[in-house]
Amino acid sequence: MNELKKMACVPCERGGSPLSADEIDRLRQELPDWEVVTEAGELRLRRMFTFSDFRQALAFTNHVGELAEAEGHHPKLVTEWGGVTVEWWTHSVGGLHRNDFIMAARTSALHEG
Ligand SMILES: C[C@H](O)[C@H](O)[C@H]1CNC2=NC(N)=NC(=O)C2=N1
Repeated sequence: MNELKKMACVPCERGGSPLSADEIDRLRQELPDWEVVTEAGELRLRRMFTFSDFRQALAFTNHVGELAEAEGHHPKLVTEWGGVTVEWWTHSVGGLHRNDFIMAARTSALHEG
C-alpha cells in the first residue's frame, strides 16, 4: 500500500487515453481522502485540506506549486481562508492518468509532513 507517494510522474503523450473505470477504482484504494468528481465532462481527483489560518493555507499552496513545477504536472488550486482545494487531472488526456494519483498521494504526503 501507499506506493504511489514514492513514484514520479511520467511524460504523458497528448491525446493519450484516460484510465479506465477499473484502473481508477484500483488506484483510488490508496487515496481514501480524495474524491473522484466530474468537472466540464472530465474526471478529476479532488480533496480539500483545512488550515487554521490563511498563512498556512498559502504556504501549503506554494509547496504544492513547487511539487507541480518539479514534476511538470499541475493542479487546480483554490486557496481560501480556512483551506485549499486541490484538483488533479491530466489536460492532455482529458481525464485521469496515473500521474494524477501519484501527485494526489504526494500532495497528501506534503500535508502529513
Ligand atoms: C509541456 C508540459 O509538460 C505539458 O503541457 C504539461 C504541463 N502540466 C500539465 N498538467 C496537467 N495537469 N495536465 C497536463 O496535461 C499537463 N501538461
